[in-house]
Amino acid sequence: MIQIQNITKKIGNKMVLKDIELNIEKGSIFGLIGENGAGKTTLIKCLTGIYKVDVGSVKIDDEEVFENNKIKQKIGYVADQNNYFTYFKIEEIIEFYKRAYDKFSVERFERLNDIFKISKEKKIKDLSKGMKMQLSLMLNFSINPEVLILDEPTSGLDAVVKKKVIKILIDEVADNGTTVFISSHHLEEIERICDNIAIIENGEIKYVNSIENMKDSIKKLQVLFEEKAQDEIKTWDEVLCVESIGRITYIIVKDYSEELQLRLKDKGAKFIEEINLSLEDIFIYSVEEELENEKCI
Ligand SMILES: Nc1ncnc2c1ncn2[C@@H]1O[C@H](COP(=O)(O)OP(=O)(O)OP(=O)(O)O)[C@@H](O)[C@H]1O
Repeated sequence: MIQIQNITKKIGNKMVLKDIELNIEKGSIFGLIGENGAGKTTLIKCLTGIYKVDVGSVKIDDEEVFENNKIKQKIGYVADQNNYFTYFKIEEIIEFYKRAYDKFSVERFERLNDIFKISKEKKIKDLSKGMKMQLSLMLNFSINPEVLILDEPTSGLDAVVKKKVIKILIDEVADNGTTVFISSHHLEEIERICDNIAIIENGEIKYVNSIENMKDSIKKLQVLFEEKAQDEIKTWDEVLCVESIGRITYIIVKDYSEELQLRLKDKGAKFIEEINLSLEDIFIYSVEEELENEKCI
């Protein structure tokens, strides 16, 4: 459905995106995570056709997105900052959307506004940050998008509204088969709703996987060795980090297998317990590994 093929984007002198390749299946929810300044918003702006890429291509349904109004009709885009015409009333913005998007449904907007309850008489300048985000979500759900691209959609929302937004999003995918691309720093949320995730670091995709496979392959092991853990372990390819606290050694591994378990036993492991990691743990370990670029023991 969405094909991002080897894209590169430079802003000023900075190479912000480097050779990014991602494929997103129709009807799936894809999460993009990364540190501040990693390149998430820039990638999203290439995906929505706001930025022209320098190299590579961004396609939806096999058609280039940039300067393609037919494709842009299918895309809902909720930006991290919503700068609508400040002096317009919400009802005027709705009129604008009706003209701009063929499939905009006022009924859908009304149904959503039964949940969020924002007066259409209000001017944009009188809305709070969270209310502007709610408005942007309602408008973009109402265009009946085939692809919904969300940049930090729950930032600035209170816990109750956040829960409502997540429910609407999940229903949207289930009922209409919408494809969702979402960037967020709320990793618990991403872990709960996404089918697949990518980690972007310094403009490069460092890791792509399904949430299920990622959680199956990256594990924390709690190991009791007969004697002290051997330094050699940290040189193994699968080992991301080794940390000893008292007699217990904690080892973060990727591609955990029975063969690795046997190798650890060979090195004197008497007891090995697998601990599942959350996406947040995995993200922190992956960033720390990159920063330290060495494995501690
Ligand atoms: N218009 C711009 N002019 C100059 N540099 C820019 C511009 N937009 C982005 N950058 C730079 O590109 C890099 C990536 O920025 P981007 O906004 O894509 O990051 P991000 O991952 O969305 O960050 P955050 O999580 O903080 O929102 C940063 O180093 C940023 O300074």
